[in-house]
Amino acid sequence: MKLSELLKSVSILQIVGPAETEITGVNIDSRKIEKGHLFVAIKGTQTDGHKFIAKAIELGATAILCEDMPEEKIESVSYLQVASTEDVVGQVATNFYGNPSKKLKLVGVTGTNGKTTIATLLYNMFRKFGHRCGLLSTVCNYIEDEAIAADHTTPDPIELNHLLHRMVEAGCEYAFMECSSHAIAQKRIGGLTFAGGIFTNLTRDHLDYHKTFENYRNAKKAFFDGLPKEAFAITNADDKNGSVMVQNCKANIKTYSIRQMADFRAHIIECHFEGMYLEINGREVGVQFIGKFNVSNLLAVYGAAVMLGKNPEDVLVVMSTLKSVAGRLEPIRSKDGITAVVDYAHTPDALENVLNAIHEVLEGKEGHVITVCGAGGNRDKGKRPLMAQEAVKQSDRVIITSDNPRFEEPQDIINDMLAGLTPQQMKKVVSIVDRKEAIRTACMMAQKGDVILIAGKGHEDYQEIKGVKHHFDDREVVRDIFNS
Ligand SMILES: CC(=O)N[C@H]1[C@@H](OP(=O)(O)OP(=O)(O)OC[C@H]2O[C@@H](n3ccc(=O)[nH]c3=O)[C@H](O)[C@@H]2O)O[C@H](CO)[C@@H](O)[C@@H]1O[C@H](C)C(=O)N[C@@H](C)C(=O)N[C@H](CCC(=O)O)C(=O)O
Ligand SMILES: Nc1ncnc2c1ncn2[C@@H]1O[C@H](COP(=O)(O)OP(=O)(O)OP(=O)(O)O)[C@@H](O)[C@H]1O
Ligand SMILES: N[C@H](CCC[C@H](N)C(=O)O)C(=O)O
Ligand SMILES: [Mg+2]
Repeated sequence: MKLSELLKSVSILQIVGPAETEITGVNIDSRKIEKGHLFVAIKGTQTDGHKFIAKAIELGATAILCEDMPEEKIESVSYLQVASTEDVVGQVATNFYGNPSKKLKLVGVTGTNGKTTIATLLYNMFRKFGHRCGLLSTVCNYIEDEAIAADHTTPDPIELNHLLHRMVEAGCEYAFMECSSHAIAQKRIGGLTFAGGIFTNLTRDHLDYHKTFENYRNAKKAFFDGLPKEAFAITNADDKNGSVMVQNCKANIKTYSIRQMADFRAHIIECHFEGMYLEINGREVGVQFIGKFNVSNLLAVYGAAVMLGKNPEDVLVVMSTLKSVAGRLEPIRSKDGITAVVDYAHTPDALENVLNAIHEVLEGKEGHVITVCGAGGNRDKGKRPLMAQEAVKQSDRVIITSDNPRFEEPQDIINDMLAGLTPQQMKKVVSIVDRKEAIRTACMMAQKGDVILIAGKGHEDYQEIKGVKHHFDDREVVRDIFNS
C-alpha cells in the first residue's frame, strides 16, 4: 500500500524523507518489524517506542511514524511526525487493512463485568441465526469456527484490525468484541466504525492503571462519546453510571433494566440450578443461566439483537438454546452430591453477584457455601480486602489462596486480602497458598448438598508466576478430585 493511502485522514505535522513509498506492513513493536514496514513509535507505560526506531530500521522499516523526530535520520527512510501516535495508530491500522469494521456490523461491549458473557452470547446467537460471525474476547478470538488464542481482552490496534480483516475475508457479516477500559484509554479501538455499543456496569477494578474511579469511568464513556449517530447504544439503567455513559452520545440510545421502566425489561419468574424462567418485554422464555446478573446480560443480548433487526420472538427462541460461557458459573457435580462452581469473578462486585446467584438457587435448601478465591498479582491492590469481605459475607467457609501471583509474593497478596477481615470474620477463613491444595481442602470440607465456589480464574488454563505460565485449570483440578 502507498504511504499516502495508509495515512489518509491522519493529520501529519512534518515529513522528512521520501513522501511516497510502498508499505508492506504496520507495527507498533520493533521486534515484529519486517522489510518495508511502517514502525509506529508509541510512548507506553514501561518504555518509549521512540527508543526502538533505529532497531526497527535495522530490521527493514522504511517509514517511521513518531511524535519526536529522531536526531539522526537515514536518507531512504520516511519520517512522519504527528502530535500523538497513540491517537492515530488505530486509523493507520484500519487504513492498512482496508477499513474492515465498515464492512462488518461491529458491536462493542464495555463495562467492568459481563463483557465476555454478552459478546460470546451474541456471537453464538447470530451464528444460530445462520450468519457468519467473528468474536474478539478475553477467552478466545474466533473467525467463524477458527479459534485464535487471545492474550488480551482487546487486542492491540494492529492485531485487532488484522483479525477484523480476516473476518471480512472469511465472509463474516457480524463481529462482536469486548472493549476493555485499557483498550479504550490506549485508543486500541481508534478508527473503528461500530454499529452498536453496549454498557454492562461499572464497579471497582483496574485502579492500578486508571488511578481514580473517575478516570476509569471516563475511559468507558469515551467509547460511547465516539459512537456515530447511525449506531445504537444500549445502556444498563440499573447501574448508577448507566446514564453517564451516554450523556454525550450521538447514537440511538436504548436502556435495559430488571428494576424499572426501560426499552428492554425483564423479571425472573422462576429459578433453579439448571436455569431460570424469565419474562422479557412481555414474553416468557426459559434460559439455561442462573443469577440476576445474567438476566441483565441476557437483556443486553436481547436488546442488541433487536436493534440489529432481529424479530423479538425469534431472538427468544434462540436465547432459550444458549449455554453458559466457559468458566462463567460453570457447574461441576460430584458423585456425592456436591456442586463445584467455577467462575471468573475477580472483582468485589462479581464475587457478590456470583454468591447472590448461588444463594438464589440454594434458597430453602440445606447446603453450605464454601468459597475458594484469591486476587491477581500486579493488579489493583485496593480490591483485595474488598474481595475477601465479599467472600466472607455470603460463605460459610472461605479459603483464601493464590490467583495469578505474577511478580508478587503470593503470601503478600493473601495478607492484603486478610487485612479486610475482622477477627470474628477470620474464624471462617483459612489461607492456603497452593491453589490445588486449597481446592482439595474445600472438597474435603464439603458435604452432600454443599456448593464450592472456585472464583477468579474461570476459563484460564494457567497460573502465571514470575513471568511463566504454568498449566493450571480449576475445572480440571476439581474434576480430578471428584473422580479420585
Ligand atoms: C498496561 C497496558 O495495558 N499495557 C499495554 C500497552 O503497553 P505499554 O503502553 O506498557 O507499552 P510499553 O511496554 O511501555 O512499550 C511502549 C511501546 O514500545 C514498543 N516496544 C517495546 C519494546 C521493544 O523492544 N520494542 C518496541 O517497539 C511497544 O510495542 C509499545 O508500542 O500496550 C501494549 C500493546 O497494545 C499492550 O500489550 C500492553 O498490555 C500489557 C501487556 C497488559 O498486561 N495489559 C493488560 C493490563 C490489559 O490490557 N488488560 C485489558 C483487560 C483488562 C480487563 O480485564 O478489563 C485487555 O484489554 O486485555
Ligand atoms: N452483568 C454482570 N454483573 C456483575 N457481575 C457479572 C456480570 N456478568 C458476569 N459477572 C461476573 O463477572 C465475571 C466475569 O464475567 P465476564 O467474563 O463476562 O466479564 P468481563 O467483563 O469480560 O471481564 P474481563 O474484564 O475480565 O474481561 C463472571 O464470572 C461473573 O462472576
Ligand atoms: N483481565 C483481567 C483478568 C483478571 C483475572 C484474574 N485471574 C487475575 O489474574 O487477576 C486482568 O488482567 O486484570
Ligand atoms: Mg472479558
